[in-house]
Amino acid sequence: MEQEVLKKAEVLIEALPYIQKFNRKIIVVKYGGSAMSNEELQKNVIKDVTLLKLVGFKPIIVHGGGKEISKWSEKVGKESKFVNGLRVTDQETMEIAEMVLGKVNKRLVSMVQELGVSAVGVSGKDGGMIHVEKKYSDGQDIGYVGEITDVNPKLLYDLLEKDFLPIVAPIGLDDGFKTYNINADDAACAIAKAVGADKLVFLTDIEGLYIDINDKGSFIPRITVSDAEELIGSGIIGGGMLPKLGNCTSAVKNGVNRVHILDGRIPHCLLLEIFTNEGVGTMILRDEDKQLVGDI
Ligand SMILES: Nc1ncnc2c1ncn2[C@@H]1O[C@H](COP(=O)(O)OP(=O)(O)O)[C@@H](O)[C@H]1O
Ligand SMILES: CC(=O)N[C@@H](CCC(=O)OP(=O)(O)O)C(=O)O
Repeated sequence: MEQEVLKKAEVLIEALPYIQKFNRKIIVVKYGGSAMSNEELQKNVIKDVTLLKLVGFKPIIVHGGGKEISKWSEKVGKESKFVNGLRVTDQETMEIAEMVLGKVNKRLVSMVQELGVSAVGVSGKDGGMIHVEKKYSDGQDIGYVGEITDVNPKLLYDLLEKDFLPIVAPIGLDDGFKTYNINADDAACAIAKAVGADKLVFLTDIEGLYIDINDKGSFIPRITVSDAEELIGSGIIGGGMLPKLGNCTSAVKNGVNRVHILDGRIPHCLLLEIFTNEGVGTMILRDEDKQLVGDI
């Protein structure tokens, strides 16, 4: 019994330098994909982010909800089509996506509120936050899919300053104030860069980055931007990991200190990454930080 209590104290002591280091620092958490599918996991993620807020960090959640958009599209008899991982978004699909992302956004707000922290749910339209232009995929017209051209962080700064936890849905406006659907990874990366986040964390459905996805021994716990870019160029990385890794390197090159790809299926992976010496998942860091030990 005494041993157990001591262990708990040790865990808290281990967390101390991390709490000090990240005090008042902005951490952007991209939450979506399969990591969002299960209610129990959702509760754990929200608990973790809320705890980060309560110990003095400034988290921002940027969420996806692609699976739910597909589910609701199917309910109205619309088949979901993707080109290079991006949803082909006609006018009707845009309306469905906006409704569904709004619903997901407010569900996350309720969950945070329930834990005693004040959250504000917005989309990239609010406060003129996310400005886009129409995106083409390999020259192909994919409808109302937005390429982010600019992020105005003022609303986020104001919310953080007033101690709210911002929760952002990946929707933006173009020059003509038309609504666009944005890949949530792109939105999280652009927001992390614009607010000068110290950390950007992608919660996904795999342990992290592998050189060869079929070889568990090829797991990469940490990688520099140059090495990651080499991997991207090599053509080994596939699926959704390819644009995700591109967003990771872009964030680090634009001032985000550390980017992490974590397995959102592992309960409390966020806490394990941030508060323990070992860390979990894959960390992407600047070339000059290659020799640094740990995450401090
Ligand atoms: N080398 C690789 N390492 C890790 N994951 C990879 C790799 N190559 C392809 N993938 C795929 O990328 C997926 C994660 O990207 P994605 O599906 O876009 O995530 P999410 O929807 O959670 O944002 C993994 O489930 C995996 O199947
Ligand atoms: C243009 C585009 O593809 N937008 C995405 C937005 C949601 C998203 O990215 O959700 P996940 O992170 O859960 O996949 C979509 O419509 O599915």
